[in-house]
Amino acid sequence: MTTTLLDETMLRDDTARLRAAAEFVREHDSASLLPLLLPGIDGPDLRALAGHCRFAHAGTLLFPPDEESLRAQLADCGLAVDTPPQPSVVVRERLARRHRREPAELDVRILRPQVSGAAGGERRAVEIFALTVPPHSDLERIAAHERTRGHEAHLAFEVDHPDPLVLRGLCAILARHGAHPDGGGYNPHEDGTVFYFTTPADEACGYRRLELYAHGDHRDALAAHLDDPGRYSRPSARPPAETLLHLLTGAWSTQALASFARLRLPEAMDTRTAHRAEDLARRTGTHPRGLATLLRCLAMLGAVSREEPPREGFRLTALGALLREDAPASMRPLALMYGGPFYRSFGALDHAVRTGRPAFDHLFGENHFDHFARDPELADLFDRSMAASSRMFEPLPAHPALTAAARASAPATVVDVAGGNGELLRQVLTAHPALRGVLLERPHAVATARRLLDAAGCGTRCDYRAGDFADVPSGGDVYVLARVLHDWDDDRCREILRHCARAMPDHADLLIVERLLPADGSPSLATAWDLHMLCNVGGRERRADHYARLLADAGLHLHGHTPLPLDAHVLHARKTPVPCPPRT
Ligand SMILES: C[S@@+](CC[C@H](N)C(=O)[O-])C[C@H]1O[C@@H](n2cnc3c(N)ncnc32)[C@H](O)[C@@H]1O
Repeated sequence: MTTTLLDETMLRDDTARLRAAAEFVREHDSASLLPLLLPGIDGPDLRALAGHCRFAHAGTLLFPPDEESLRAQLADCGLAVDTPPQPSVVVRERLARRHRREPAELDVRILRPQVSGAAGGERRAVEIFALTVPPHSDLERIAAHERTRGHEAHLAFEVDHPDPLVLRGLCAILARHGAHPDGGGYNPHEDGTVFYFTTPADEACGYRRLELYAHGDHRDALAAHLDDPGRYSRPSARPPAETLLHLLTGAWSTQALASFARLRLPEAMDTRTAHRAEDLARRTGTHPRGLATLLRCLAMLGAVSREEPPREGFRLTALGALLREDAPASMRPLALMYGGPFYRSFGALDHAVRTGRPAFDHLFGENHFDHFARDPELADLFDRSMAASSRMFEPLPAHPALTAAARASAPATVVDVAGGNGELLRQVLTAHPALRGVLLERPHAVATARRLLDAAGCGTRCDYRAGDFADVPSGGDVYVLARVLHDWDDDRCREILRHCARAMPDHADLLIVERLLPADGSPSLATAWDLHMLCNVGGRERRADHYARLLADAGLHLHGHTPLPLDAHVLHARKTPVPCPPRT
């Protein structure tokens, strides 16, 4: 079987992930972990969880090409297994559902090499789910997706004496501290039941999923845990009328969160102390009963948690804290945007569906870019709301097109077309001191980007062009179009891509950041954004093959795409149909 350099790199990355998981298990115990996963938990809730749940393992999903490679990875990390691998049921089915495959096509095995705690006493394990991915098989796509998302990385706690009452009580405590049910299942091979949660974990923790593992068949408790439909996930087991009620009240959730942000309540609260609604009302100039009603609803949404006596009141959760203005990558601007101008235009969605033209333009009398550009406060809010999801750019500096440009002997230039507030260029230039940047934007946005790049110390390596897509500067080495094409219809996209193609030297790369509509209709945030684009912007989300056709019309070739955080992808295009040899 032939393996490529890329296969070997992936294998090394998987081994590094396995080693990190083993170290994590060695260094932590229940008492130190629970407050990391559930910030702010203490007192009786912490004692109840720590008393019933023992930290058992950190879980990770690996993609060895065969059994021999898996054995070598384990040996590399000093891990040994003394029991044969068991077939996985739960993770195999989760993967099958996520990737629309038949479970039988996915050979997922579970191994649990033991690891001793740092204090030497407690025996814990690393739980390895191994999906065999032979080189060049079509499972490589699944592996690439899962490696980026890390959906299956989790921390597991074993429930010592599980009974229905204990399990329901533990699930309730976890929910009270911001943990959301996220699947689970019964594995008859092991006679064990797992309950998965996503938690508001501290960044420092590195894990966001928690698993409660109970020996035995606890499918009754599991049924209650699983009955929780996400807005964009598949229909739940609830009766249809109940599901529909949940969906129809979605706009109330948007407004509850937006109102929370507009009234600056997150800034008035903190994640460690509970506030009584009356005290908070006095401090924020709100009505005590009105505020208590809002907070109870926000507790259901997970933005605050409701504390029982003696600390009665409401505490900000990690999710709610993202709405504070000073939070890193604050999502407050998005709350104001989705609960403000875009909320109003969604009220006129019928117009967009009837005519195919944006409801926003119909309501406000002009295109959203022009509308925001005329109002400095709205323009600033728009820039900040784009920055709220700039976490999707984090892996970009490591893209091979950028690392190759950074290694080139002559200084290379990255041209960010419609680069917004300059955040993407900031991340790229900070990671690669050898690169120069050019940012093309409309005049008001150039000023904002200049401030951001100057403040980051990259200003001296950056040029700015205030202009239009027709002014894409020539002579760059890597061109970037991030979240631009989805704003426009196909004809305008072809035009923009032709401007880029004209400016690009033959050796140049084009990186396009967008959300991709799934080819198979599986649930995705891109599908919701597609509707947002229709209603508010006049653009659309597209599938990868749709982008390939638009690129081809402009004389460019799509070379592939890789996933980014927040459901985004980076598409890589060039003028030549086959990759050029690296620049020297
Ligand atoms: C959705 S934002 C994306 C910004 C940035 N690339 C990012 O990902 O954060 C689209 C950008 O296109 C810019 N834009 C709109 N029309 C343009 C035009 N005719 N020429 C150049 N830029 C334009 C807007 O100012 C806006 O910043």
